[in-house]
Amino acid sequence: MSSTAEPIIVKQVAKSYTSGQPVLKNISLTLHPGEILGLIGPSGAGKTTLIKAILGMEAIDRGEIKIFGTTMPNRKIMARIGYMAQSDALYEELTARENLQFFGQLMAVPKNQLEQAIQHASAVVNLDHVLDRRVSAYSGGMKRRLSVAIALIQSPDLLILDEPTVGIDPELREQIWQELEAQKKAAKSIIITTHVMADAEQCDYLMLIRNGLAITQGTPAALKRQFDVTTIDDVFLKAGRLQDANNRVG
Ligand SMILES: Nc1ncnc2c1ncn2[C@@H]1O[C@H](COP(=O)(O)OP(=O)(O)OP(=O)(O)O)[C@@H](O)[C@H]1O
Repeated sequence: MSSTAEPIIVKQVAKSYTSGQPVLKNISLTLHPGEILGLIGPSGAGKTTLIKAILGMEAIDRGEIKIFGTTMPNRKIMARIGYMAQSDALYEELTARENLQFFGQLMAVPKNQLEQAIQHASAVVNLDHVLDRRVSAYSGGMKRRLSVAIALIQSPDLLILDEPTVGIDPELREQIWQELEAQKKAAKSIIITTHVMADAEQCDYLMLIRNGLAITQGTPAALKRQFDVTTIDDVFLKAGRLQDANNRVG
């Protein structure tokens, strides 16, 4: 049954955009229930493309992607996913509350639970006191936080967050992480992309993507041990140098 299947299985996925170079070369990953998986890598590495491929928003050239056992794209499965894109998809002329109401209804949150869901999601990102302000008057960071709240609104089984902590101050970042931990405890599964190394440290499992390839993966602790370094930044630097050296040899 799909409800018991792994939240995400990606097998040997490759993709090129029409014009050019392959963006994803041969990516495989599995997200287990109750796990927080972090995708890290330099700008242009292919993280967002992978996220969009997982969601069925970008066609792949090769490989297989399943969410809860179902090949994407699939509308029914989308209802179980809270997705936060890299660029905010908000209605600027509406208030934050109206945005949350709109997306809550779109995600079929039961009417009698919607107000409570809005309260909870907006409190997580500290916007509960400015819900009736128009989004056009929000700062960039506030818009990011509202996007996080929208992804949380239907209490999804799977959260897919593309750079959720960009422009968010450390205190609030901690608050968002507390919510992610709470979601995880409730057996929800989460995949995030991030450039913030503090985020990477808090993930259960990391995949480092560079030039469309997963150059290394493992738990943060195992990766630091493997590369004999103390930070994920250094893991990344060492793994990158290794990839370059291998390419020169090859
Ligand atoms: N729609 C598109 N058409 C053509 N090329 C694209 C398209 N979207 C992304 N690319 C290219 O694919 C590559 C990977 O982009 P992607 O957005 O997946 O990287 P990323 O790892 O998410 O980067 P960032 O951390 O900056 O968000 C880049 O070279 C980018 O220019």
